[in-house]
Amino acid sequence: MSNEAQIELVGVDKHYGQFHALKDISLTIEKGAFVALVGPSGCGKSTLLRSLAGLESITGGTMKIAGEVMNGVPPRKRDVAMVFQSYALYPHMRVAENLTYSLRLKGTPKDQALKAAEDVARTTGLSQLLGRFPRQLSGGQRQRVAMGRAIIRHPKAFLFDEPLSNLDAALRVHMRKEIRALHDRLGATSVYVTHDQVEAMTMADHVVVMRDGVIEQQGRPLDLYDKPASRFVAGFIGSPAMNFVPATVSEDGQGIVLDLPGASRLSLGRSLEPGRNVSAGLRPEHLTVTQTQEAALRLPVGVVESTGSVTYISSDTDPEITVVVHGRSPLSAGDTMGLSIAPENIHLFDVESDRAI
Ligand SMILES: Nc1ncnc2c1ncn2[C@@H]1O[C@H](COP(=O)(O)OP(=O)(O)OP(=O)(O)O)[C@@H](O)[C@H]1O
Repeated sequence: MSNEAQIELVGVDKHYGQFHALKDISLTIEKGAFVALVGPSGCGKSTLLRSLAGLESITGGTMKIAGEVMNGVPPRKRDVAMVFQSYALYPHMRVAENLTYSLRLKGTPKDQALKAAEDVARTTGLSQLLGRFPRQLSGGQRQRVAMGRAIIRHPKAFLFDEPLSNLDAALRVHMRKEIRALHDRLGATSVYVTHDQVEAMTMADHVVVMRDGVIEQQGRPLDLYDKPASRFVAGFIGSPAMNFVPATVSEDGQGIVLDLPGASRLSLGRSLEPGRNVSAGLRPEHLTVTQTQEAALRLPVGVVESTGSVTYISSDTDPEITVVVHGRSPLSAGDTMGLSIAPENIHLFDVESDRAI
């Protein structure tokens, strides 16, 4: 299909003057894949997306779309469609005209363009809104027009730059399902930039985590969650974020253990040299509140926050440890909570390199 494309980046560099925004990025995006680029503000994800669109020129490496080298090719000749956070609709044009604008620029006859707009409007749920101006639409409807405008061009790839950032939380959840369903229906390659790891995890087949202009780790969403390669990825993927506790590997009569602050001790269930200082990563959802006598960790309770369905309990310690409990908890500030964790759920990171051990 013409709207599927493999995207291939090899050793891509981008400098803004002295500033090195993308550092030796190599990435292959399979035909029809939905790939999310995530990372904290300033990590280079928008620069990478804009470079794919041709809105930024790269300063090194090779960028291919559908096997063709794109270095130096202007945006309009790349056959990719970008969907922006700001929607970028023409305010003085009705929805139908916004949708058909690119076709009319190409010289498509009016009746054909209108027919295409009606088809796309059906796909995106805009059929009743073709006669409205953007100011007469809700945020979600505007975002659908922006997507419709991309779809009508049958591009080789869709490039999304934080398209849901302007929407409220409930609409974001709804629209992310819609975008993913559209992607599945169209079978096109999609590259989706977001700083929201939940959005990335729920929408994408493949997640690329960026940091300071490099790819820190990439893989299937749950593989990143299960096997983060570094403390950075471990802290970025998963919500609430993983707890990190300084620890020392030790040995007791039973085997290898981790000594944590406050004379707490966890069985490790794997061999590691005693005496080594590490950072232990404990996910809030992997910690279980138990009877204090049996618990490996006993911590003073700081803050208890309940949403009804889950309760977040934070310890009054430094570093703070957060636990997620299903439903409600009888604990309150000042109590002592006992915690345990299965050895296989303990992540360990090197204190120097931050890499997973
Ligand atoms: N035109 C520019 N000139 C100089 N530096 C720039 C330019 N555009 C971006 N940068 C810098 O490049 C880095 C990467 O920017 P980029 O917009 O790609 O980040 P991002 O990961 O998308 O962040 P955000 O989530 O905040 O949009 C940032 O440090 C930014 O300040």
